Amino acid sequence: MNLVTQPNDDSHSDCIAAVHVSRSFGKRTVLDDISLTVRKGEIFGLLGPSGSGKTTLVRLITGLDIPNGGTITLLGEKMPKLDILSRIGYMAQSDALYGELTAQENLEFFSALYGLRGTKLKSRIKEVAELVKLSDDLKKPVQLYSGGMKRRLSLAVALMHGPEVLVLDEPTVGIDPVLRKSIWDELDNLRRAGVTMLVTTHVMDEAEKCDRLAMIRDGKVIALGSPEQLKADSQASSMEDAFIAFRGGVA
Ligand SMILES: Nc1ncnc2c1ncn2[C@@H]1O[C@H](COP(=O)(O)OP(=O)(O)OP(=O)(O)O)[C@@H](O)[C@H]1O
Repeated sequence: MNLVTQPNDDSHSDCIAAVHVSRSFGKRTVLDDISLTVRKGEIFGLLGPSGSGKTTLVRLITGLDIPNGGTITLLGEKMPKLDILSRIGYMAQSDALYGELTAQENLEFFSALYGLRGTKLKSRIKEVAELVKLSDDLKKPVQLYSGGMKRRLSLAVALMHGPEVLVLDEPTVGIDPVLRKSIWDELDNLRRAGVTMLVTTHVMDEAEKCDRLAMIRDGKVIALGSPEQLKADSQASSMEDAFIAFRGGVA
């Protein structure tokens, strides 16, 4: 199954780079001198408690907001840049779906924005619905979907145009452990297909599944590395202990 449009240019091993990024709202500094890179083909996690600044950073990376300081580069282009949107898939924290439309109609509606139509659209819906295991529920109105099904449909919407980079803001929030596992299995499949992913989470066992991650606290990166590195560096046996050791758990 061809899940992803092949990149035009293979030269960027860094898909996303944030360099000295800061963002304030009024007098409140929400992101304070954030620097990190996401490499091509990896799942990179942003791990931090509620309010630590994850969504704010994701919005800057996708070009929905502009930093007060520093720069964001995505696929070699300085953000914000409208052209790049066709190469990324963004799944926001709350599902932006039309409840009165069926899942299929939602997929058709959002895909039209990317110019997908006709037989290409039909085959793409089939592929993506299989991937998120919604093939049997495509004709149901979304208002009859469970929370987990809506999350999976939002993931399907983000995947329709075969993005090279996926930015997923808490893709499993409010989802039971069984569905959570199946979404992570899907993310694994996408990684195998060559998709680069940036995933926010505050769940420690999800952080373990990332290739590398940044621990964020109060708008600052307090640690960055692979789960194994971070545990070794903090002499912790779990991600939770590592997070606490890096002062992530201390106010
Ligand atoms: N447009 C805005 N105006 C003012 N404050 C904002 C704005 N956007 C975000 N904030 C504040 O920035 C802080 C970080 O919010 P953000 O949503 O980035 O956190 P988060 O780590 O994604 O949290 P969660 O896990 O709960 O989604 C919060 O205190 C929030 O109230």
